[in-house]
Amino acid sequence: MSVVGRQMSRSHSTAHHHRQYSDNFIDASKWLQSSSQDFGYGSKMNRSLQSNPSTPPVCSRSSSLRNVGDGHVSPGLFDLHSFDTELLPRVQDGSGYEGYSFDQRRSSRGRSFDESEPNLLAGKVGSRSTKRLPESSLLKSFSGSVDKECGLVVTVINCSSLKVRKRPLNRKEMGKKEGDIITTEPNSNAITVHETKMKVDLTEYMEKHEFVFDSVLDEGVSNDEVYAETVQPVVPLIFQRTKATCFAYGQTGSGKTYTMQPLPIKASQDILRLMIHTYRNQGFQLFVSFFEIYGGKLFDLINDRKKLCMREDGKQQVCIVGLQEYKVFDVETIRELIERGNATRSTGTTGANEESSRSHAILQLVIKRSADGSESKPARMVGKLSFIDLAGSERGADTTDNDKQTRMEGAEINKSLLALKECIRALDSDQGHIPFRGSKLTEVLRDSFVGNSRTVMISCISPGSGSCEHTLNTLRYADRVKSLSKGTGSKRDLLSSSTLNLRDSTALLQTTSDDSITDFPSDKNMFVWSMSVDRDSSPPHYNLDGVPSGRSQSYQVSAPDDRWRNDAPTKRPEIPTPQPNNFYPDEDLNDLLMEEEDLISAHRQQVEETIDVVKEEMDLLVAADEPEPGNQIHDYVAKLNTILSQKAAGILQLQTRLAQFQRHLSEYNVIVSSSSGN
Ligand SMILES: Nc1ncnc2c1ncn2[C@@H]1O[C@H](COP(=O)(O)OP(=O)(O)OP(=O)(O)O)[C@@H](O)[C@H]1O
Repeated sequence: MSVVGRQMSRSHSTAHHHRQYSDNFIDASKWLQSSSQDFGYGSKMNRSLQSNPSTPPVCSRSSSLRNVGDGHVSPGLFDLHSFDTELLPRVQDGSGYEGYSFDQRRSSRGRSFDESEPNLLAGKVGSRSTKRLPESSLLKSFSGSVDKECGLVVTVINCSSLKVRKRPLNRKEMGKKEGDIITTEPNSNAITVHETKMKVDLTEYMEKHEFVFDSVLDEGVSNDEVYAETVQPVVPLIFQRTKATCFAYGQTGSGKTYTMQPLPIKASQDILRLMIHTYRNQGFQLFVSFFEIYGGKLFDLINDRKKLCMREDGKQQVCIVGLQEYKVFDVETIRELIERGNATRSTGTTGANEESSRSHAILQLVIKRSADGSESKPARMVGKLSFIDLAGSERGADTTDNDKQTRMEGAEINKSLLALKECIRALDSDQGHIPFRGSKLTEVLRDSFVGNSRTVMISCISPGSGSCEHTLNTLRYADRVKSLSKGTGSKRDLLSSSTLNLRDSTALLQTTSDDSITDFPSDKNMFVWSMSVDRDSSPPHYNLDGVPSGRSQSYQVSAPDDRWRNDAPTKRPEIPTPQPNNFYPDEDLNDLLMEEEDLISAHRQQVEETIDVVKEEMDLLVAADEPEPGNQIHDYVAKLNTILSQKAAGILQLQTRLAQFQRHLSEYNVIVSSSSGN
């Protein structure tokens, strides 16, 4: 698609532009939208048709109001969304939550600290403890490792949490009669993708791919609930010297921006609330900054797109020279700043999203405090919460009709998304080398990933059958990250886990409020806390059914109503015996290799079957002595040839992936043997 449909204009925006884009597995998003009482801003800006990617095009935006996420009218970026909001009519439940097929079971999720704080501070498990609330997002993977990249020893204590959010079918998908191919189970963290495939005899069958994540948020889950499941649990930690990062990834148009936009406002409400109540008179200050990375360059989104430079100081701390940080005291000001930033963000049009983010936008909420808690001395950073609205991505194959600039942007975006994935994978698997230098995005985020850090990844997926391949790619990537992280991924009942998580958060909050904040280093608290969530002793990447997460099963489509039924016997591989540290790097990698090898042999087998069928069919046609057997044979053979070449391409792709895995495995072995030599 050419870069058309860029629009906008907005009275008070001075400099703007827009861009859009595409990737292989992941994708990205944009910003702000409403929260329960609030705020819906956001806007992806269009870009003008400038060709220099380093000079983002100017855009403007519409100022009309739009009813956003939670049913509140808000100005801003989301006007643009109205062009591609083609979803089913919204059902308002009257509670202020948004949702499509809103599920009453969940109606108590998504409360803010307003409701929860008294309970938390009183040390009680409130009513929400019985719901799927604050999934403590902090799945263990508590690792101490060394970043050797710069010859510096850096402690890495990164906990990551993997969530999946499925959006409802949109009108476009319904217009194309695409079915919803994703099924979720109530109160479960499992998700299943039903892929339609074709046999060599051209009959259809379903392949079922099951994945298990920390939590699965289906189309009935509101933005409030998403906040409660993802960011809310980490908010108290930033008063404890933690740097937390939340980002969404997924196919373009899968809902990353929709998911990410409300989060910073909700988080700042809770931060301010904690500052006013729990940490009253302790000298904490809140600062906001908002910048974007576009074409490998940094621009200040709330300071007229001023170009910024990234530098590392002597301690390898990242500083963004020239970035304006605004000291804020109330949510209104934060909202205005974010809205201003969104208005100048780069967006454009991709094949899959008319208003796709073309830049990575990074909004940071920084808590500072001076050594003695007074305002007279310079304040130093205590903790930071970063929200990354990643640029949208499409696969190269989907971008053939994009213009040159869009494709160049796409390449840059893909590079940085890949680098981000690699860093998270390296952090979660305790690798000594974290490849931060892989892209500007990861360089900038370096200090959010080392030290006391938390990462919340939200995988956004589209439910339509037309997005099946993208959806599988997104989930497979998340599954890879998960399987390499320690001890995540067992299927479980979320009701009980939420209770536990809430208790963990409560304990932490109590500790923080009781402690004198003068003594920041809270490694002890962190450790106690992390140990308390380290409750899952089941092996990584196997659910309770013993089915490795992300593996597929095939079954025949018997009738439309039976579509999702799986009659095939469940493959039950042996569950490895849990090790004390609950981490199986070699087994994980070997498992991946085995998975890849299985796929390749499955494809080989299909090709062989196809050849047999071709031969049989030809024999039959000749034997039947049809009037014009030659033509029929010709057509049929052509059809089968097409299938053959598709299979051959599939094998080639899988072989390339296998080679990549083998390379990673040998690199990993080198690292392991060199560190065991030390
Ligand atoms: N959970 C949801 N409920 C309702 N509407 C949604 C949901 N998720 C996404 N949408 C709508 O789908 C459209 C695309 O979503 P969005 O712009 O967030 O995608 P994206 O992943 O950020 O795309 P890109 O990567 O191209 O920037 C928007 O109109 C948005 O309002």
